[in-house]
Amino acid sequence: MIRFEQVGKVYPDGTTAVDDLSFEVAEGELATLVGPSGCGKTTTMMMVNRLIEPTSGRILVDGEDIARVDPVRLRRRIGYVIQQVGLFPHRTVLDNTATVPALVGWKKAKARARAAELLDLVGLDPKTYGPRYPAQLSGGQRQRVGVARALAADPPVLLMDEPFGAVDPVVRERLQNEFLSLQATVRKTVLLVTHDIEEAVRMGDRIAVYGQGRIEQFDTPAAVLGSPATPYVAQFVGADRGLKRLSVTRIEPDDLEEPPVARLGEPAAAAAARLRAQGARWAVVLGEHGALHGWVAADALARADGRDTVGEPARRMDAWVPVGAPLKQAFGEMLQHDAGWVAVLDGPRFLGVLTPAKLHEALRRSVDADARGVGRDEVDFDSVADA
Ligand SMILES: Nc1ncnc2c1ncn2[C@@H]1O[C@H](COP(=O)(O)OP(=O)(O)OP(=O)(O)O)[C@@H](O)[C@H]1O
Repeated sequence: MIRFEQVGKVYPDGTTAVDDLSFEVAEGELATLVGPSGCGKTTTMMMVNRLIEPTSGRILVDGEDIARVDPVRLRRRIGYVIQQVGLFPHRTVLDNTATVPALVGWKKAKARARAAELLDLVGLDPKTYGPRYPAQLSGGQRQRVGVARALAADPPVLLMDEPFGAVDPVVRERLQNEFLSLQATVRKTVLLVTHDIEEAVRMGDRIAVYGQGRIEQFDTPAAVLGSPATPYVAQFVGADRGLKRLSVTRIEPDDLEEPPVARLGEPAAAAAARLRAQGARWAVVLGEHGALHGWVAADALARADGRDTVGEPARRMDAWVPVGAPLKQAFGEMLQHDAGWVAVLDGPRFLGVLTPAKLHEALRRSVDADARGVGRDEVDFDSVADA
């Protein structure tokens, strides 16, 4: 856990970088610090590993006042990922990753084994990439090595300063997603600095929105988007925060419609009769083990030859998302496949479908669930419906 108690930093030239900061990041929580250039995010972060010393207040890590901890020892408990990555150019990727374990006195073989494990975890095959030098990697791969290196000694705390800043938007989104699934397993206490509100919203369990040298709001992404605490925050998160909410609202089983289902191998006539009885115009078609195959229209089933199975008139459908995915992903799938619905799966199991109407409802649910209650008129639903 990281706790700031009335922390201030005035640089020797008189610049007040941060003033009276008090907030707490819980164990296993990922907090993003977001704000415009020069607002004090990096200063905040670098005070945690004592690369910068505060001029007032104190910072506790796991209940311990870090001013009393030897900075070198402190830094070994805190992973640090920066935009330029800072890999040693003349060391292999494997040795770069093993740096901290080696520093804290692990035997070479153990440090390397751990490094290989970490490279694997961040999606780099240690056999292929371990022996390479940093210059022989892409920007995104270097960034992953940076994350692997920071995690290698299994520090409870991770500081990340614009960790995905140096790569193009597509790679960036992939790295963000990879990091999130990694974080779901390793559950570090993370402070992540970014100037990008989209990134802050996507990554953070909570977001600290910085004004000049102070935090204007520290809350969940849904609350920051739904009820900005100050006009400054409202302006910073942008007028399209209704749309941004799509990224933070997750699909729940209750959001789904359960359309009629037909099995790939069942006789078309039987399925046609069932749909007719239900007054349904189409059905989702499931293949082996309940896996999504596609859909079939009721009239296509009715026209099918007596010997046909559902498979003959069925059409393929690839628009699906896992349950728990953000609404934005479902919306993206609908647009990409030009579909009126997306299937929602739990592992391979078909749960139901999300339609635009249900998507809209889910968005309202998220607004209603907002602890502090948000006026509906504050969220621009029309821009969602029109988009
Ligand atoms: N060594 C220093 N001496 C004097 N002022 C400094 C020093 N380092 C930073 N500052 C100032 O402190 C303020 C906060 O800087 P900081 O780097 O923490 O901001 P930031 O939010 O991380 O900005 P950016 O997003 O541009 O990196 C800025 O006004 C900056 O100019």
